[in-house]
Amino acid sequence: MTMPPHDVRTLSGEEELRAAHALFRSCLHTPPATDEDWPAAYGSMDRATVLSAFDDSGMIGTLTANSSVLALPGGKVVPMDAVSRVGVRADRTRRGVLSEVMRTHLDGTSAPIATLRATEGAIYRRFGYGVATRTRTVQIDTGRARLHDRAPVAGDVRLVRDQDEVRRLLPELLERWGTVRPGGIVMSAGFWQLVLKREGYLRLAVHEDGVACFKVEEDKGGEHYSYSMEVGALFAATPTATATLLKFLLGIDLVRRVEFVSRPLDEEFELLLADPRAVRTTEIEDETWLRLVDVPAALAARTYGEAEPVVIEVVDDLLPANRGRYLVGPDGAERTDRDAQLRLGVADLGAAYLGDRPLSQFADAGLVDVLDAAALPAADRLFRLDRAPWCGTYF
Ligand SMILES: CC(=O)SCCNC(=O)CCNC(=O)[C@H](O)C(C)(C)COP(=O)(O)OP(=O)(O)OC[C@H]1O[C@@H](n2cnc3c(N)ncnc32)[C@H](O)[C@@H]1OP(=O)(O)O
Repeated sequence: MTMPPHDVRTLSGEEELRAAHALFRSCLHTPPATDEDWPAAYGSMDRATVLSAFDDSGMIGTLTANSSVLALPGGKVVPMDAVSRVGVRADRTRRGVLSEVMRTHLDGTSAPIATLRATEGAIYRRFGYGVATRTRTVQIDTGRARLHDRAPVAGDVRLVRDQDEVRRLLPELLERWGTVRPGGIVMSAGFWQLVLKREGYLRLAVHEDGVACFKVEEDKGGEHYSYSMEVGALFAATPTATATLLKFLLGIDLVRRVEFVSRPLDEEFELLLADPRAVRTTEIEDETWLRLVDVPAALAARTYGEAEPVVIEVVDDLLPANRGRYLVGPDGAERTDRDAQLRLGVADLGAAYLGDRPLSQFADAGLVDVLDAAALPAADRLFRLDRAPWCGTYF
């Protein structure tokens, strides 16, 4: 890899971190953090490495890599960089600054996988990121929403409203249940304190196998005492926890509408209600963009379904060490000299890695070279999951 023409380096010290934070915010057309807000923003960097690019005029681009973990198919949890706060000063865009910062990050990280949330869909594919999980946002009209009689409701739900207790419990509970599905991650306690400061009065509904975090606001211009609820997080380790938390949230008085933000695509809400049309999907979005930084390590870390092994050739323009052929089968994945049966780019392998879509869909879209037709259905069975992968944490 060639050396960048700009000085790109890891920042140290609070002053530099504050400058990078302000630069990123200006890229999102937001003023710098005030003195009152800064401590929480600084605290959210408790597991972060911040890279910035400089030229004669000072700091011109920045990227934050939060040291996190990612849950994989099969249950293993591996180190992962949650990349955020990416921005290039508006008078220095489209000159390769982001490309340099990205390369520096990918060259320097020890995490086998990086993920991010994209502001725009056209930016990150060139750096080897593909869409690996998707979400839907749903609204439920509480007037119509009643769980049917056989819904698996059991166990108590405890409402936590004391804000000190919320601050103490939230990171701990999300660490426990945030990785229930492949695609789940764990963010630091400092990150959650920033979220809590930003979001205001949040409450928790805690079941023995799950948690929901929600806020309620009065409807503007509506009838008196009419409220809407936003459920920003709901993690449940069992179907019973999902049903019980759902019943609790839908039953809170004076709330006319509940919005569940960024849910898994295959969640069973419609099946739990007597009237499935009480659930309205308002948005389906890409969620996790995933980059396999160390392809051999990442392929070896997840498990696979039952099928004939297949040989996949990986194309990676940015990280040549990843290039080559891999034998992927029920027993795992490793490099091989055998002839390739399927060939694809690292961004599409990243997109298929957690099982969000079968490889045959990528082939249908012209994104996989199928050199041996029998390998495609086998690859679908190998990469397939019973449940949609999902993260549920916006960082
Ligand atoms: C994970 C997150 O934090 S997401 C937040 C991302 N940040 C933002 O959206 C803030 C506003 N935007 C920005 O700060 C900048 O425009 C960035 C960071 C998106 C891009 O930075 P730049 O330094 O301009 O990118 P760079 O010059 O390296 O571009 C590399 C390539 O990507 C393309 N590209 C960059 N940004 C975009 C975009 N928004 N849309 C389409 N193409 C883009 C460039 O045209 C270039 O293409 P080429 O290699 O074919 O010439």
